[in-house]
Amino acid sequence: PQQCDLTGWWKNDLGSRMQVFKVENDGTFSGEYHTAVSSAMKPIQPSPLVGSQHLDEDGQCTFGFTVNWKKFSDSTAVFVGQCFNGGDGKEVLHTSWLLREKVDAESNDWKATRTGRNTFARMG
Ligand SMILES: O=C(CCCC[C@@H]1SC[C@@H]2NC(=O)N[C@@H]21)Nc1ccc([N+](=O)[O-])cc1
Repeated sequence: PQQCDLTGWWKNDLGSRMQVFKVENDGTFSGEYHTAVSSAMKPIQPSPLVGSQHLDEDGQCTFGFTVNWKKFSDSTAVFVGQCFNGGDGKEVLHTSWLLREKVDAESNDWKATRTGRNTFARMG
């Protein structure tokens, strides 16, 4: 089975785009995340991501990455997922995420984390 290499451009079901730069030999990678959506007031700048993927010999790799959103009230998203070879030979990433937004009081900590799922397909 084909080794899943995350390098390149991906687009998810929300229209967000992710560029993964080179994946190192130890599976670590970095890139940029261009979110199409935000509950913040201002438009979001592309933000850095860092992560790592398993490179076991049988492909179908699991991975995780963290996005730190820049240039406005700070928040962090972590994604975990797995790469699959869709039946049509196209690679797809199925992910779950946690989004932590900064809250101003500890008493609001309970409402600071959202969760969801995203599916990514290769662009182009
Ligand atoms: O909105 C943000 C940062 C952008 C989060 C985008 C999320 S990540 C999981 C999901 N998958 C995507 O492709 N995009 C969404 N931060 C934020 C939001 C609200 C406030 N706030 O103060 O209300 C502060 C920061």
